[in-house]
Amino acid sequence: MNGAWVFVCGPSGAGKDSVMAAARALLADRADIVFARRMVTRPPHAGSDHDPVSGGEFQTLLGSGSLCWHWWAHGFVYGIDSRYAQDVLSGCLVVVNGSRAHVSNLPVSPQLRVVQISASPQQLAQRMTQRARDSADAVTRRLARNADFADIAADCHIVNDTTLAVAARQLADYMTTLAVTP
Ligand SMILES: Nc1ncnc2c1ncn2[C@@H]1O[C@H](COP(=O)(O)OP(=O)(O)O)[C@@H](O)[C@H]1O
Ligand SMILES: O=P(O)(O)OC[C@H]1O[C@H](OP(=O)(O)OP(=O)(O)O)[C@H](O)[C@@H]1O
Repeated sequence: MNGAWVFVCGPSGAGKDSVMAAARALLADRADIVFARRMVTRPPHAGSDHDPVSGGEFQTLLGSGSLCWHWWAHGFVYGIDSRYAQDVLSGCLVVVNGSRAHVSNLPVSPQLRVVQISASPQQLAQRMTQRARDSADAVTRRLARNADFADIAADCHIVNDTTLAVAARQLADYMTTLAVTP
């Protein structure tokens, strides 16, 4: 198997973090499928699975070449530790909760796959409200931002509009299929 990055993208509230966590549990016996942690310049919150870093810490990480990917969105900076690039070189599939804007600007490559997770606008709004991480204004801005990404090119599209288990199975199946694709 050749290593690759799998960027999981989609609107806020679609269920990226939740689907990835559930798929990770389904794939717990697969050492060749790695779920990357994200560093974000945002305080910790129960509704977000990331490693918080300060703006200063982020600059230091960036300056020392410790990040293999980074992007800006929603007033934050997001980064992925360079050690995951080594996993890809070793033949692993590394799954990243990524940004639609960032992925749209990357060159097409067999080492890069995009999974889009979506849900209805009503579900997005309801889930973001229920998660209670972002202010009402921020939720409105995040919903409005979706108009910019109506048509992102994805290798796999998961509509997370029923149970989490269904969507997680779809992501796990996509990953296991990809792992055997030459
Ligand atoms: N299939 C689902 N059914 C019901 N609630 C869901 C489902 N998927 C995710 N959620 C909930 O929606 C909220 C947003 O999910 P999250 O994984 O944080 O989305 P994202 O990372 O895409 O912003 C969370 O409260 C999560 O528990
Ligand atoms: O360019 P976009 O596709 O809009 O995405 C920008 C960033 O926002 C999301 O993370 P974040 O944890 O801030 O939000 P989310 O979990 O609500 O999607 C997503 O994972 C990206 O890292």
